[in-house]
This record gives sequence, C-alpha cells and structure tokens, in this order.
Amino acid sequence: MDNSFKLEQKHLTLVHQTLQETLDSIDKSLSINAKQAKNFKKISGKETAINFDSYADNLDTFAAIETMNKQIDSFNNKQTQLQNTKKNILRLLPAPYFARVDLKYPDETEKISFYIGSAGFSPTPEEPMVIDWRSPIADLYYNNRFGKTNYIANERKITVTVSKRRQFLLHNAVLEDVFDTDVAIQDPLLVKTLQQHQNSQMNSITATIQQEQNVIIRDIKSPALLVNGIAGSGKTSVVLQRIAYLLYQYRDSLISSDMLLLTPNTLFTTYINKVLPSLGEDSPLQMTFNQLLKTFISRSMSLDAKTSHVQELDKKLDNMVLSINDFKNIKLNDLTIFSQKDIHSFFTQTPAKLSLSKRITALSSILTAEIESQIENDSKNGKIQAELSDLTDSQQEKIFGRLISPSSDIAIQKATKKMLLWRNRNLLNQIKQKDWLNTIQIIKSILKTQKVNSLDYAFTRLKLLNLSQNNLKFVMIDEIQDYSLDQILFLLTAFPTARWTLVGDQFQSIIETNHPLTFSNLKDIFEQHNIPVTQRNLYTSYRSSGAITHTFVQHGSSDLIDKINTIQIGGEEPELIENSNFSKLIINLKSQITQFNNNELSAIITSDSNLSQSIHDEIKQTVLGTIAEKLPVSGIIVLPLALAKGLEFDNVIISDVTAEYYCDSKFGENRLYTAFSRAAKRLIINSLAN
Ligand SMILES: Nc1ncnc2c1ncn2[C@@H]1O[C@H](COP(=O)(O)OP(=O)(O)OP(=O)(O)O)[C@@H](O)[C@H]1O
Repeated sequence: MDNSFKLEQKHLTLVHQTLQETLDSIDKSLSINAKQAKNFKKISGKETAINFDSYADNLDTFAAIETMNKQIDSFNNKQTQLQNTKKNILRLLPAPYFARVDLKYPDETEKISFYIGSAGFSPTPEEPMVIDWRSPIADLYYNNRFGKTNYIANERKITVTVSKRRQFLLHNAVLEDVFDTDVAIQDPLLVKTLQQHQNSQMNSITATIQQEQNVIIRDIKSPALLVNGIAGSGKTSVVLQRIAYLLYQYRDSLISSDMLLLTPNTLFTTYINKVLPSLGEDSPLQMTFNQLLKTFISRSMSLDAKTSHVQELDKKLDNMVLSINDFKNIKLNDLTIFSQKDIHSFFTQTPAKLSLSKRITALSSILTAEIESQIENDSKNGKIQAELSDLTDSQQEKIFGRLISPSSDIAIQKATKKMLLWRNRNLLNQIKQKDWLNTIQIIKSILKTQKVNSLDYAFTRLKLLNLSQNNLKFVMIDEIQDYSLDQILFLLTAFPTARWTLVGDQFQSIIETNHPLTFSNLKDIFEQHNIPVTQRNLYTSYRSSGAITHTFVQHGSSDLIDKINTIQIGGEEPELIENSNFSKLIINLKSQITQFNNNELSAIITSDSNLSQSIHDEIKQTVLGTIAEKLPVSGIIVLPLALAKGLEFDNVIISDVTAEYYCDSKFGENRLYTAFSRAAKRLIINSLAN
C-alpha cells in the first residue's frame, strides 16, 4: 500500500498541476478573447457602414451586419465555453477526485484507470483525466461492481472487468488517505465524511453516494419514483443529486426551469440552496406548496374554509350545468358589456355533451368573437374612423409602434380596427382570463357551503380555466408524507405530463389534514392517473448517531427497529430532564446550551411557535427560527417542530416533550420521531409540567 500511496500522490500532484496550468491558460485565453472581441466590435463598427439607400445597399448592409454578428457570436461562445471549463476546474481544485476504478475492456490488453470527480476534466480531448460522477462509468463505482460486469453508455451495454475500486481522502494536491474497497461492507470514506464537522448548509454527497441511493439518483425509467426512507437516510440529498444527474443526462433537452422542487418551508429552501450550485448546476424552481397554490389564485381573496374537497369537486365539476349566478357581469368603465344573463344564454348555446371546461373555453371564444365582430363593424364606421386623426403622436406610437398616415380606405379601416382592438384590450383580456366566471359561486353550489377553501378554489380554476402546465418535465416533492390526497390530486392535474420523484417518511407525518396520506393511497392515486410508481426504501441512518437513531426509531414501528442500519454507531445516550415549570425550564435550557460547542449548530425544538417566542424572549442569545430568513452557521436556534422538519442540527434540545402536541393519538409518535431525528450528535429531552 505504501508504494501505491506514493504513486497515487504522484498522480494527484500531476492532476492538480495540470488543473492549475489549464486554469492559468484559460485565464489568459479569456482575456485575449475579450480583447479581440472588443477590438473587433470597434473596427467592424466603423467598417460596416450602414447604408439603406437602395435595395442593393440594403442587402450589402444586412450581409455585413450578419457577418459581424456571427463573429461576435463566436467570440461569445468561446468566452462561455472557457468560463464553463474554468468553473469546473475551480470546483475540482480543492478535491480533484474522490475515487478510482480500474477497468479492462475485452479487446484491450491494458487496464485503464478512471478517476471520478465532481466534474469532468480532459486536458486533451482523447484522454479524460477526471470523469464526471454522473458519467456511465461512474455507475460501476457507485454500484460496488467488481469483476466481470457491464455498464450502459449511449444506450449500449458495454462489458468490462472491474479490477480495482479505490477511494481517496484528499485536500488540494495533498493525499490524506487511500482506501481499497471491493464489495464494501463499510464505506471508509463515508464514515470519515460523516465524522467531519457538519455545517448549517446541506452539502452534496457526491463522493459517498451509496448503492441504494445511486439507484434512485440514476433512475430514468420510472414515471413516478416513490422513496420511503427513515429520518436522515439521505432522501433530500438524493433528490438534489438526482436533479444534477438528470440535468447532465438530458443536457441537450432539459434546463433547470423545466423542474420544480416542492419544499416544506422557506427556511428549508435556504438550507438546501447551495447544493446544486456546488454541483455546477442551476437550482430548479423551488417553492412551498402554498407558494405554488398562490400562482393559481388570481388575486387576494379571503378563502378561509379549513377543509378541502378536491376529490368531490373533481368528480362533479365536469358534469355541472351552470346557472345565471355562476357568471359575473363583464364591465368596462362601469358599463355592462355582457350581463350575467347574456353570458348564461351564450353558455346554453355551447354543446351540452362537452365537459364543463371545454364549454367554458367555447364560451370564451363566443364572447371574444362577439366583441371582435362589433369592432369589425365599428372599424367601417366613418365617425369612428375620424377618431384616428384625434390620436396624439404618443398614442400612435403605443398603438401602431410608429406614426401613421393611412390614405386608402382599406388602410384607414385597418388602422381603425387596430385602434379599437387597443381600446378594448382590457375587455378582451377580461374575457380571455375568464374573469366572468364566478368560481367561488360554482364551488359553493357544488359543495353546498358558504366558505371556500384556497385549495378548492385553485383546483376549480385549474380545471375550469385549463391552467394545466405541460412544460414542466420533472416534479420533485420532499416530505411527501405531509401532503393530502387533495393536494396530490391538484398537482397531478396541474402538471399532467411531468415525471415525479416523491420522497418522504411515513413516520414523519406530523401535519393534521382531513385526508392524511398513506404511501399505498399515494401509489393508488398515481396509478389511477396511469402513472406507474416504483417504490424504493432507504433504511440507513446517516445523520444521527447510533444512540439517537435507536431512540427515534422506537417511535416508528416495531418492524422498523429490525430493518434499520446506522453508520455512526454508538454516541452519547439522549438525556431526559424534568422541569416543574417554565422558569425551571429556562434555567435548565440555559445550562444545557452551555454544554454545546460554539462552532456547532444546535436547536431548541418546541411544540409550537408561541413557546419558541417565549424561550427566545428569555434566552436572548438564541436566534428565533420563525423570523429567521436562513439558518445561522452556528449557535442556538429556537423553532417549532413544524419549521424544524427536514433540517438537521449537531445538537437538539426538545423543550416540552410532555406537551399535548406530542401526546396526540394520531400524530404524537410521529412528532417525537421527527423531533428526535433532527439531532446528529446530542439529544436532550425536557419535559415541562403543565
Ligand atoms: N451517502 C451519503 N454520504 C454522506 N452523507 C450522507 C449520505 N446520505 C446522507 N448523508 C447525510 O445524512 C444527513 C441526512 O440526509 P438528508 O437530510 O438528505 O436525509 P433525509 O432522509 O432527507 O432526512 P429527513 O427525512 O430526516 O429530513 C445529511 O447530513 C446528509 O449529508
């Protein structure tokens, strides 16, 4: 091993040096290219005389401009390419690679060593020095393949023999450790990585992705992938790595905005925000379900009913027959253009055999056609045509994009029509937006209720106004167990062509909904929508020490205890502290937090936000999670469990384990499991007498 350590150090020095040299040469090329582009623009600007005097001059001028633009594009492309390579090199310099696999191809005599890093790097096109972790060969490494095996590249099966699988712990150009692993029972790099200090931001797990995680990350076949994993088993990490993998796999056709990641809360969003940029990828659209819902609700209105009835609405909406009150007058400047009655009468002219949403689309076309036909008639009216001459210069600019002086009858009529269309643009827009549909009334009459729920409202708009989005290719949902069936139904209707990655933990279902979701319901609902679901389970606890894992799984199910694995065995046993009243609790909390290392991030988790506020008022050095925009790097944050979910801390103090919140017959055990599993190293559980 000594000799191989030396050889590996030599190789690392070479790679690091090549990276550094390439970086220097890229910096030079970047500045030369920028200078050349600047000079070119200066010179060609002078040389390309703009001359539109004649048709031939026009052509010459356009040709010259096009040549100039092509040259500028080529400068820009080169600049972008150089910058991308520079970004990869900068990412690789601190840790050029983390693993090596040696492969022998059947028709080759020599084996080839491939070094795997967080990005690819090829100083010459023929010879990759570092291969990207997402490349097909890297799959062999993550899958612990050894001996004769194969991998898929460009849809072809390639047979190889894997003769070495090696891991590295390194920093810049210094090799710290080398581990040779075949079928890894324990992954030494993983153990070392987990022992190192965690920080307040989630990190990428590229170097230590485990086999069962790799399968999820690289699944490109399943229309819906459902991951049920215990707390701290890497579900969120896997989703983020998967996003980076998909962006690489489909790099010619997929961009980050084709993906949506639904997160539990905005604190969580900031917690995971650095992972994708650190993997060299842009983050997808990220929002909470409520933020998404707002994009489907036209304006702020009071939608205060607590329970949703999406399933009932879904069944009844299509066959509903609308009455006069289901419409609103269409007005322009207080003048009623179409009354409810008019609109209803147009509605009755649409084919009754169509679904309601189709009838509404047809109705919208009828209303638009009515206005357009009126405009067509008016545009022939001499009196209205005369209004053209009243238009100021700035109005003409707005309507026609230039000043006009129409002379022929046809030109005058065309200009008048354009003017009228412009004057009626708000009206036409109202019709197009279907503001004339009384969605609230429709919901009230279906559900026979007076109050309307925001999800019901958004769903009804989605269905009746055809607001489904077909451009979103992947939807990823973290903490799927906290969604209701109604929310899932809404999402399936909103994104009918998306592929789904749903990750969650049944034991972390802590939010009360009227239709709580089981994973088997979830599968059923997807399958009812003809979306087959592949389920994968993750049973390894990476975050928490053995002692903490053992404590939180007690609040899962009894068969869970036999299934789980812990990477960080042992650790300090959780402490139980009794407090007879709030003042005692504060005294104890103050003493408990002094036991923690100042560089670590610790949390006091409360049952509700009022208690967080009261503790923060008494212990000023804490950060109050309910108003924090992001997690502090270190120190003590105090926050309710609802906000702590998905996050992790070095140390966790539970402030009031005896609160009713944790004793709830339905969700109590899940809340304990979720709260305890936020801790990586230490867990202190306080009880508070009422
Ligand atoms: N393969 C891995 N290598 C290194 N660290 C890992 C690995 N998998 C998970 N981790 C670490 O374990 C911790 C928990 O991961 P993550 O938050 O993704 O789990 P989770 O299943 O989403 O947790 P929870 O459901 O409790 O919110 C993180 O610190 C993550 O970096």
